Amino acid sequence: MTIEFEDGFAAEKLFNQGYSYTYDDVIFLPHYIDFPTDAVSLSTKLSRNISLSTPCVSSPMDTVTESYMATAMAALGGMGIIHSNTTPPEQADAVRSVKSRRVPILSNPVFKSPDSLIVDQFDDDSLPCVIVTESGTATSKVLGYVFKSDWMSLSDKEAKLVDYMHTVDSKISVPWNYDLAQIDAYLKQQDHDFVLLEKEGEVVDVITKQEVERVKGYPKLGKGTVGSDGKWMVGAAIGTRQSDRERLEHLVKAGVDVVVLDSSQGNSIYQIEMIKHIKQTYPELDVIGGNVVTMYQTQNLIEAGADGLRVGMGSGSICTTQEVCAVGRGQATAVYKVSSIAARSGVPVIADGGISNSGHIVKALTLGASTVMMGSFLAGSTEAPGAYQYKNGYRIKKYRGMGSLEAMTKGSDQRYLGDTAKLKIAQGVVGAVADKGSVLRFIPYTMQAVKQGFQDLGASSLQSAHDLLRSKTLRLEVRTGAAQVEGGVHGLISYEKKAF
Ligand SMILES: NC(=O)C1=CN([C@@H]2O[C@H](COP(=O)(O)OP(=O)(O)OC[C@H]3O[C@@H](n4cnc5c(N)ncnc54)[C@H](O)[C@@H]3O)[C@@H](O)[C@H]2O)C=CC1
Ligand SMILES: O=c1[nH]c(=O)c2[nH+]cn([C@@H]3O[C@H](COP(=O)(O)O)[C@@H](O)[C@H]3O)c2[nH]1
Ligand SMILES: [K+]
Repeated sequence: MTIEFEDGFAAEKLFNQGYSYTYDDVIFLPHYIDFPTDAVSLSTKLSRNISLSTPCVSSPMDTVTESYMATAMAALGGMGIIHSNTTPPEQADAVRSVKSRRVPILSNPVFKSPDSLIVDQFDDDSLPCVIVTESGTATSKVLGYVFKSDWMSLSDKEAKLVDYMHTVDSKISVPWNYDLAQIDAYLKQQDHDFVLLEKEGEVVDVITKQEVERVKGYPKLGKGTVGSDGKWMVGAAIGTRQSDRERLEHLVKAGVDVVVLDSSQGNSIYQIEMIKHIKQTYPELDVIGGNVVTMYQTQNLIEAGADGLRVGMGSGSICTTQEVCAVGRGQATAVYKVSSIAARSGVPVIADGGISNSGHIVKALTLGASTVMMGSFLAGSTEAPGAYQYKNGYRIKKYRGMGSLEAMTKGSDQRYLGDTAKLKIAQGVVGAVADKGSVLRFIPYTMQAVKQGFQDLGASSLQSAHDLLRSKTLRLEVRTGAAQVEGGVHGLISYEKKAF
């Protein structure tokens, strides 16, 4: 006997009532489980031609994604988008750096000639050692090395490197594309403390035993996001100015796999012309347009040729766009609306901004997105740019909006060069986030939590979640203020929140 009843709302009905809902406003009703958590696959598409095994993308912000973050995201099966708040050659170098290794470790070694002195260079916390080569560049013969500890214990800081460096008498390099297991085996076999990664006669990086041990302690990595060239895939952000066409040339030469047109309001004549230019000049290159939050914006960018779309206006943790400009949309509504149109053309959607827990990721992916893009969620990690600082007893990293006055002023005034006569208005803030450790550790745990959410919904893949959404099998409700309080921890005098 089948009983006819109606419980909860279909997304189509819920999101057509004139409210702008964000992730916390809505809740899914659980469905039926007939598979284990491990049967859930989160593999997905970033854009028409790029597949990922993990639906995570790091945001093109100068406190989130440079080469270190991008290598880690690729190693996790996601993707990093290198920010454009640098000169075009610097941004292209960051792309090359990602493509010149197959381990999520990056020590950015400094090269010196035998006659040089190191004055204070080791003050920078991130520099573990200096490599001494014949000419002092990465492309000449390696003669020796000096560790930070060697230099720190030196009484005469004016001594030449040649006088106290460790000389290299045997080969201490491996090919650039060795993976972690191969490097580990080599270090053990040779009993070395470190090894150089070498590519076409150039030292690309120094990998220490300590770093290999650190990464081995994290959840096991899969194959990662590797392109047909056998290299890690990486994206880069560009703008829509004339000068960005030149920037794009640098990036394409460096081997960039996808470009993201980085704008708060993507539905503009500038972006449409840029998409057309890219599709005409580099037909093989995927281009992601955005940001968009409405069906109309979506339709325009898809017609122009976008291979993927980035969704979110004002939803980011550092964003003030909705306050300053009075435009934007609640992120849950935006993701649902944009995805429902984009799906008709098979264009994948990136839910960008507003992610602060695994539940938000489940909501974004179930409401139609194919990936999530994160800023604040990643900015406190080991792999984010910048050094840790201490503030009020917390270990923190700086995190700032790309539309903050500080970010706009930093070098990247190019974006606004033509507008020097105009008054500059910030649409973002400068802040800080807490230390979260390595993304190599917390992203796998976060993805496990997302898989549990999918299991509760009865969805074993992103496609099946989207099918449940569109067939109206997936039911939702809006949470009242009290329901949101109830859904969180409440009624305790104190507690510690530890997810894994
Ligand atoms: N997702 C979000 O809610 C927001 C994100 N942001 C971030 O801040 C950064 C800056 O964003 P936007 O200010 O939107 O950058 P944008 O480069 O799109 O726009 C800056 C200004 O330049 C103008 N412009 C762009 N191309 C032009 C061309 N070819 N000719 C003449 N004028 C042109 C735009 O109309 C706008 O007035 C980006 O990284 C963006 O992701 C900023 C605000 C909101
Ligand atoms: O209004 C804004 N002013 C800004 O200065 C700004 N900078 C970044 N973004 C956007 O925020 C996203 C990251 O958001 P989360 O920290 O919430 O992940 C990013 O991915 C961007 O879409 C900005 N939005
Ligand atoms: K905001």
